[in-house]
Amino acid sequence: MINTDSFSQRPVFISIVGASCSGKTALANNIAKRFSDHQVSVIAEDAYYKRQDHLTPEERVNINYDHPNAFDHDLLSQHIHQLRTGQSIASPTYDYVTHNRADATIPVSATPVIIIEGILLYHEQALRDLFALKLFVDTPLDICLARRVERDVIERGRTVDSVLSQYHKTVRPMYREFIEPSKYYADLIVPMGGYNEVALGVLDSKITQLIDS
Ligand SMILES: Nc1ncnc2c1ncn2[C@@H]1O[C@H](COP(=O)(O)OP(=O)(O)O)[C@@H](O)[C@H]1O
Ligand SMILES: Nc1ccn([C@@H]2O[C@H](COP(=O)(O)O)[C@@H](O)[C@H]2O)c(=O)n1
Repeated sequence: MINTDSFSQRPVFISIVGASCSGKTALANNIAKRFSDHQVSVIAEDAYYKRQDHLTPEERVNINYDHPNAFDHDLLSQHIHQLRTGQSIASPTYDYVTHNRADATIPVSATPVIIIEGILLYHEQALRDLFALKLFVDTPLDICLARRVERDVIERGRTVDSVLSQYHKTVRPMYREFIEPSKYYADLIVPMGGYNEVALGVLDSKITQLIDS
């Protein structure tokens, strides 16, 4: 448990990277649940996909969303710097159905711990260097794909054919080219993701130690 009464330091930034559907969001939320309300905030890198207002819906479907160029990492870095200095941010939100940034924003305040989860957070050194603890969720790709088919059809308005076609065209190749090699930069590798109780216990202690240091 974090003692927020004595909290006057900068937030501790923790990153979680891994394949799509490896369990990054589940891990972030399960870490947050082990602390009290208002102690941990979770930000999704997906919220920082670039705006695509200038493209038609058909053109947006064909973007490579697993390439580093798809993200507005400058805005994400700017927001991290604002949070470091105690300022709140208005985090963007993303609409996977229209393949574009949504109009709504979510206020995020400078809580003691801020977790940022996403597929390509370790691509640029400048961004990597902002994290005090870098995690990588290592889940077999066949499990990730099975989860992704289910999730994208139910939650993201896709057909099974479109999920599989995108998987072969960009998701898997970009994982091999950019995401898997970035495991090298992680401080800790979490096998199987968000429901790994042993890993959650270890992370709980490490995060508490980071806050107290
Ligand atoms: N350990 C797990 N066992 C079973 N299903 C899981 C597990 N971890 C995540 N999921 C499910 O897989 C899907 C993707 O998980 P999520 O944490 O959102 O992945 P990511 O953020 O890496 O894309 C969700 O439907 C989630 O409920
Ligand atoms: N319009 C979009 C934007 C992104 N994606 C896919 O999302 C994946 C990353 O999010 P996770 O929650 O799964 O980590 C990424 O693999 C993109 O392909 C999309 O399908 N459509």
